[in-house]
Amino acid sequence: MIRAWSAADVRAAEEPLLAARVPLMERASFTLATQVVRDLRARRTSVRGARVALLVGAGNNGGDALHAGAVLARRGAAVTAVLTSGRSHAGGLAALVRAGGRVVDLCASPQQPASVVQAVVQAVVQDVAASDVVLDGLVGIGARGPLRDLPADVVSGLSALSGTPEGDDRPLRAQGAWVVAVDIPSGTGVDDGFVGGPVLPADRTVTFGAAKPGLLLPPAAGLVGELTVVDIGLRLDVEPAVRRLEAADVARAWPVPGGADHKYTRGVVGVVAGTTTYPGAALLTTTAAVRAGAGMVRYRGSDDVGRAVVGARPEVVTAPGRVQSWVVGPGVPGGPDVDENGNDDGQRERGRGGLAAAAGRLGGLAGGPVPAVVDAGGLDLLEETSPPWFVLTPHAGELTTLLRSRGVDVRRADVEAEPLRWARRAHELTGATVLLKGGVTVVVGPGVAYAQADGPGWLATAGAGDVLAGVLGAMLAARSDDVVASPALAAEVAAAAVLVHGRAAHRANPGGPVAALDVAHAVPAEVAALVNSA
Ligand SMILES: NC(=O)C1=CN([C@@H]2O[C@H](COP(=O)(O)OP(=O)(O)OC[C@H]3O[C@@H](n4cnc5c(N)ncnc54)[C@H](O)[C@@H]3O)[C@@H](O)[C@H]2O)[C@@H](O)CC1
Ligand SMILES: Nc1ncnc2c1ncn2[C@@H]1O[C@H](COP(=O)(O)OP(=O)(O)O)[C@@H](O)[C@H]1O
Ligand SMILES: [K+]
Repeated sequence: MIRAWSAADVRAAEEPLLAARVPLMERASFTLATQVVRDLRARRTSVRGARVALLVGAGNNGGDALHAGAVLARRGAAVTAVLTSGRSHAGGLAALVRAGGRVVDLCASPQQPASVVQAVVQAVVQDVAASDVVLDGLVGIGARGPLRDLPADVVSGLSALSGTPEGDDRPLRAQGAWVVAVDIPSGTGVDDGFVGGPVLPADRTVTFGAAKPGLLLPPAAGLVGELTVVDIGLRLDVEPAVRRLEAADVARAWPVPGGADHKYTRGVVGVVAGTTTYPGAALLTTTAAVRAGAGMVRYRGSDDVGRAVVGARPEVVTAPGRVQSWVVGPGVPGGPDVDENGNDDGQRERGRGGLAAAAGRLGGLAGGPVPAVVDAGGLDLLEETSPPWFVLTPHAGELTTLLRSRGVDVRRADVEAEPLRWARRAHELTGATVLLKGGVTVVVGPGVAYAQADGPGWLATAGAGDVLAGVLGAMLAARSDDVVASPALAAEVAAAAVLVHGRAAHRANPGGPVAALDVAHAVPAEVAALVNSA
């Protein structure tokens, strides 16, 4: 698991070590330099003679870059530091100069007219782009807001370099330069991943002490490249702000059936999905639940669609009976669609019944509350509050509608700019666990947040969400009682489902397009690979 702590928590953990004069910056910068050496070698560039550019800001982040530059210069690299502030880290600067590094100070003549400064910036930008490696040490966890002043000018200049192919979001890659962000890509929100101005996208981010939330959260997460967390000896005793499950976490927790298991101990998934207008969602959701290892899948939607489901997947039953998790809503239209068709095959009523049973509001009938996945049209059926064992699975548009229906003035662009903030708001307003789908999927439950980046961009295809709902339904059914008993567990199970779903998409067709049903069919092999690696 990758755990991320806020800037304040990281600073608090640094304090006792700094008070004890532990050389944190030396540790951090030496490991940073070592990583750069490894990257250069992997790119078949020898360290001796390699051109290294350091983008240096006002704080200790620039100090890290300067000290790392000194290590590289001592090993024969041609290092140039570009100073963007009048007060660069003195110790780092002295070390770099001693090691034979070159310094270009953009603030050397503060009285120069802006046009001259801009011309100098342009020339420097060309030089930087011609480097083998660029270290972004403009700002770290001391950053406030989007980049401004010379740091912003330099990064904007690099982003606007001529020769960058249209639509390429990694301007320096086209020039052959490898960008390593020091601690964070400068300009990204350390705690929230917000991106409100220019950022130099990194090929690698070397972060110190612990990951920071912004490195895992969209939209900043897309600018991080490969993430390397360097242990500098910090002790973080508080709960992390954001977590990301890795394959080993899911492999360990997967409920592998034993000799004493039967279909009811493995879990029965009740599905209300699809209508005669959108029958595909029912097939995708039930297939995914079967493929993810449900003990049984009970289709409880309309009779017409049920016949099609059983025709395609004979494992599915349509009779009423015991259910250990509900999946309600895939392919069930929301409010306006129902009026237009005048008919939803009775799915909304059935969905309401399923949710009431899942919430334990049907008295003894349902045999106690069970977890539920509430997707698409099911989101319209929610009551004012829901238990945390309900996992809502909106995409950004559906989350916006959900929030607006509860009086929150928010637009889809706001949700996309700060997904964690708005997913958390929805969790607070509804009480449910909220899984906000996207390239990075964010899950928020009571006191916990996950950010999963497991699937390829190819997964953004119609029906992929229905497959996720089925996989998650099966996983919740397998741990039904535990999920109801421990409020934060639904979020962990949901994050695990996102991981399996995303990895199944990679497996379905590595590097190429995937169809939603292919993802469902790839789930068994993915689960086998995970549990066999545990
Ligand atoms: N405390 C320590 O000893 C350690 C700190 N480390 C490094 O130190 C960094 C934190 O250092 P600092 O606290 O000095 O903070 P920064 O290095 O993030 O620099 C903050 C300074 O940058 C400027 N600045 C802030 N926001 C800006 C913006 N939006 N645009 C342009 N300039 C801006 C301001 O002058 C501010 O004082 C970490 O990210 C890490 O890289 C590491 O060396 C590990 C040990
Ligand atoms: N850019 C992306 N990269 C990876 N996965 C994505 C991306 N965009 C969306 N996804 C995933 O694809 C799925 C789309 O689901 P959804 O929007 O509900 O579509 P549908 O309703 O058609 O099934 C979700 O699991 C989401 O996380
Ligand atoms: K940085």
